[in-house]
Amino acid sequence: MEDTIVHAKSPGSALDSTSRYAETRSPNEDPSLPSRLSFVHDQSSRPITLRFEDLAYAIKSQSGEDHNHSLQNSNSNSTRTLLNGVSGVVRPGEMLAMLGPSGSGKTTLITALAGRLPGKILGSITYSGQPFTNSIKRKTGFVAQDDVLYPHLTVIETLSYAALLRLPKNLTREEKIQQAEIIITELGLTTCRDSIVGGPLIRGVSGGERKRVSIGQEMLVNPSLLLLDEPTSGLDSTTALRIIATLKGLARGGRSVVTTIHQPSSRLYWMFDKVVVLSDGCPIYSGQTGQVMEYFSSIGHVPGFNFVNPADFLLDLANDVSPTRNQDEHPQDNQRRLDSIEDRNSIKQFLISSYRTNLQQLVKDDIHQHVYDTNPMIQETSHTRSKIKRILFICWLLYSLNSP
Ligand SMILES: Nc1ncnc2c1ncn2[C@@H]1O[C@H](COP(=O)(O)OP(=O)(O)OP(=O)(O)O)[C@@H](O)[C@H]1O
Repeated sequence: MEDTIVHAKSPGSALDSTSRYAETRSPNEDPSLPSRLSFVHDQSSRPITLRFEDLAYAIKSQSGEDHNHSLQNSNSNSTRTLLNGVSGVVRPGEMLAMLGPSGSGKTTLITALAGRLPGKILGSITYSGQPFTNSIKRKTGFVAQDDVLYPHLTVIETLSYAALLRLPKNLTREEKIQQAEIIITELGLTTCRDSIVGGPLIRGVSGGERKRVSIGQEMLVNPSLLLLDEPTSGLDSTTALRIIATLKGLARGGRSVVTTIHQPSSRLYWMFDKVVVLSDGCPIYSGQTGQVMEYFSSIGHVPGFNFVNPADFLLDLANDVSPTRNQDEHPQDNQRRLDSIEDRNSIKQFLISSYRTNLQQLVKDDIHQHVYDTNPMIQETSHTRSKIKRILFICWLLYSLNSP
């Protein structure tokens, strides 16, 4: 098990809006995982800032559905709320993880952000200030949990056809196929390069390999916004780390990356810049990954151990289980406390209301802050351009004043 040391910081400072967005890079970032994709370190020329605010989504539920979920059925007996008051922002250069227990609404949220959720979504989702349009769709890559691939094509055929169909016309056929080959190496698909992809009725590559082919298809087109539902499920930890490192490379090149993720190791967790934690469709945290422990300790939830994977800690909390343990408490008493439905519901209610009281407004302030709309390198370029413009204007003014 990979663990990381939790450095307790002063309670309350997580709520300080000026410090919240200070750079908090992972202590475990692994620069030894370089990417060979030719575009990975290129700048995205069309950066997208994704903002979502107060998202709420409900579906009509069948009568007789589980009514123990009081939160989910709070509106009426015939509707079920899948998302409630979810907000966040992902800027170019950032990678955001959505964490939460199974059924907490991660897929619903990422599908909404990809513009593919049917029905009415309350709240707002904007892409650099614009609504979802065909142009945004072209700049967005979406890897669904259940991917659709042609079962009879081999891995190299699938990626080569995708490259030939989707890469720009200014690349030659050979260059496009070379990109497909690079993707195969990058995603560790060399051994199954010539195997058929397969499907429910035809045996083909493994589930994890299929997932990597789907990711590769979207990576090929170099999207400005990349949304992935469970890109690491079914993968061993080294492959998972490699995929997330590749996604991080894409983000660092000025793209915005959002992914749902199940049970990441602490090493994976620290590779993300931001995290949204959902419990029954409600956020209990949205913000920088590096400030999670600080925030929860400020509201009285400190892990019972000195060494803890923050993702495990968050999933325990989102599952209504407080991993907080009194030093003197007997393990059996602790288990009894965790099993108590009353305690568990009150933990969930407390975390949801704490988010609303302490974090919601800060998240909204961050959403409406426009200073980080482009990545630093792009900002630098535009600063240089405006400086040149100013100098030219002064030269022109001096010339006009001096000319007869
Ligand atoms: N169309 C639908 N009809 C009925 N229930 C739905 C529908 N879509 C989602 N749900 C329910 O909404 C809840 C959230 O689903 P969602 O797939 O978003 O969860 P998740 O966090 O992605 O779960 P997992 O990690 O298991 O994939 C689940 O309880 C699911 O059963």
